[in-house]
Amino acid sequence: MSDIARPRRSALYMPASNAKAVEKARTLDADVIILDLEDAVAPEMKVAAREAAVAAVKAGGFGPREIVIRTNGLDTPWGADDLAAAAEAGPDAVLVPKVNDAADVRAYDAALAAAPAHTRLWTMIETGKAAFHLWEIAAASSSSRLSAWVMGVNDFAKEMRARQTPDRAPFLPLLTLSVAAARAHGLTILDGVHNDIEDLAGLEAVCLQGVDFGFDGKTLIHPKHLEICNRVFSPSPDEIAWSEAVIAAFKAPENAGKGALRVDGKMAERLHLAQAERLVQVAASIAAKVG
Ligand SMILES: CC(C)(COP(=O)(O)OP(=O)(O)OC[C@H]1O[C@@H](n2cnc3c(N)ncnc32)[C@H](O)[C@@H]1OP(=O)(O)O)[C@@H](O)C(=O)NCCC(=O)NCCSC(=O)C[C@H](O)C(=O)O
Ligand SMILES: [Mg+2]
Repeated sequence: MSDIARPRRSALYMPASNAKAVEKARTLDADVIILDLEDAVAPEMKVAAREAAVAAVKAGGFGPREIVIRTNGLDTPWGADDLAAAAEAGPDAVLVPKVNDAADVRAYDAALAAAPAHTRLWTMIETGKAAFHLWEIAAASSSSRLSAWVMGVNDFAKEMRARQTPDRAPFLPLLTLSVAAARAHGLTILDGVHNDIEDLAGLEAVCLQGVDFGFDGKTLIHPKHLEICNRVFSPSPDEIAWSEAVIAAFKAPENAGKGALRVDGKMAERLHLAQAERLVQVAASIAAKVG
């Protein structure tokens, strides 16, 4: 499966120290599992969580789910050992927190030098400094393992002293600019978590908002959020039908050499063709996963 068509609708965090949750993850309908060593793990559990994350990656059994280890920062007592252990375990990706600039990306990339080639670097975007270095952080992907960003709205809100309002108004500029910078450099980008476990209507609204922004998917903190998130971030039957019609229209001999067409009453240009091809690929990847 090409990386661009890989479904990353839902990425479920869990404390790596929670053996029951990690076991459960092997059966949950999440596209990505994030074994957390950072904020979800108390200081006295950090070493045990690291060992559990490494053991889980080595044991496998996660099927099609991508496995990601989120480490502590290199500026903490645990970061360097977390990164060394994660590099040795070789998950699909290592997610690192509180990256501020391109120098941070280079430092984390260097810390993963011994990791297998398939292990990618993902970074959290969650600091005020990062907000002013989005372009250079994304550009660092050309000379590093960096392939995805994850929004950390909780940490950003904490730094800003902002309120997490239902419409997420305080974060809209950061979310828009982050998607723009990520897209410009071909990165996957996942939205932040919805903290209210029981507020499924609010979750659905922010998932829809995330789709509108262009996020590939959303990070989650509870299995209850998986169904809504997967549904909202999947291409809808209408979108698939429109995309197939656009692809067919551009293939038709009578449209050879044309740049703009009328498809089902709407204009379709070659830029829509590219979008349609990607959407159909994502839909096929999701169908293959379910089937
Ligand atoms: C938030 C929780 C602590 C709530 O836990 P709890 O009240 O115990 O949950 P439930 O009783 O409802 O659990 C029901 C069953 O589901 C399993 N479960 C719960 N959560 C998870 C999970 N995340 N992954 C897998 N399985 C989960 C329970 O084990 C129960 O199973 P069973 O007994 O068999 O029925 C808890 O949900 C939790 O720890 N969530 C993850 C917290 C986390 O990882 N936080 C860090 C990431 S968020 C963040 O830092 C974002 C970013 O950095 C930012 O700045 O924004
Ligand atoms: Mg955070």
